[in-house]
Amino acid sequence: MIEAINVSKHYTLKEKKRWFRSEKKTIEAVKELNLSINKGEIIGLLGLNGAGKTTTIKMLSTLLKPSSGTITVDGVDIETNPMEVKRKVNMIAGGERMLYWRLTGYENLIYFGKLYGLAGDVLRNRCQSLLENMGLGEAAHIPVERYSKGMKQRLQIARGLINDPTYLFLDEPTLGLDAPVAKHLRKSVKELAHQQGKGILLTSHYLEEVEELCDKVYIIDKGIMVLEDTPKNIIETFVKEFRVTVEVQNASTEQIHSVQRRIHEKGASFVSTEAAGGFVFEVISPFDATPLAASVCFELGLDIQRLETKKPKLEDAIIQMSEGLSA
Ligand SMILES: Nc1ncnc2c1ncn2[C@@H]1O[C@H](COP(=O)(O)OP(=O)(O)OP(=O)(O)O)[C@@H](O)[C@H]1O
Repeated sequence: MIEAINVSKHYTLKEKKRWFRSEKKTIEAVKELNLSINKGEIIGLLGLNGAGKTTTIKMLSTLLKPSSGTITVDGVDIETNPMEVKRKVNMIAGGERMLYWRLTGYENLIYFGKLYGLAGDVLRNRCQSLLENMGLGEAAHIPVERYSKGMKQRLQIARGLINDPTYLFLDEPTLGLDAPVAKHLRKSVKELAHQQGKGILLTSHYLEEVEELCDKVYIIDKGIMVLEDTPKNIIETFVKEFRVTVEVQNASTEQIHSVQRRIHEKGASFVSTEAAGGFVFEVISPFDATPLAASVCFELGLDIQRLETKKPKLEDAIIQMSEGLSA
């Protein structure tokens, strides 16, 4: 397990003032953060721009020293034994950073593997099998500058796996990728956690991705942890509005009035819109009104053409939550 206890990070900047004078300014990027990542688990780290996500990932992956607090990886303190920790962690960033474009995919992996002390047949075999697993077997000896975005991102994953880390940090892994490539990448992330037992920490601005992948989500705001829960619980806590759309055919005005009255009686709102050849209405309620809408139509003998429930999403919950934070 990776465990961060009361971890803070501040940056000190020199700000230029008039007449060649400068003043020191301290930015508290992360304040007394507590979090844990278990093996086999995918954790999401969310927050607005500047919330402190990258700083957190850099500290957890030994790239940055915390100003205070402790971080342990499987019980090993990252400050007292950074080399042992480095062997167990790796980071994959979205976009096209962290690769050498003039080198081939294979040469890139050989280079990064050597940084982890790998050599000889072990290194060569690992590079080859990672390239094949990522579907880059045939492109192994082509310079990276000729790779597509998706291929570069797959090579980034191979690079992040070169030391066979127990824990992986993914910073915006699907940034700028086409939908099918991003989908393939999400599948790989799930396999890494759920089949290979790696602990994964993920940051992403795509909340659908976070909802699909993450077992648990941490939300930070201005460096402070404000929430830790499963996506499902976050949605249930913050989304208090369900919407069901129903389309019926051959409904009389009287029948529609009856539907409206019954829906109001149950504490839900009713919004109607005329549609060509039918009648469409929306039920808005603090509970899932799908069974209510269906049973009311059924009792009144209405012919349902369409019944759609808008499932509340993590995105809706985060919007509700951030409105509360800024209020
Ligand atoms: N090297 C640095 N020197 C000074 N301040 C920094 C440095 N890196 C980050 N900061 C500041 O620390 C705060 C947190 O930044 P950080 O990059 O960790 O946030 P983030 O949540 O990753 O943001 P984004 O989503 O925009 O990448 C911001 O106010 C940022 O300006």
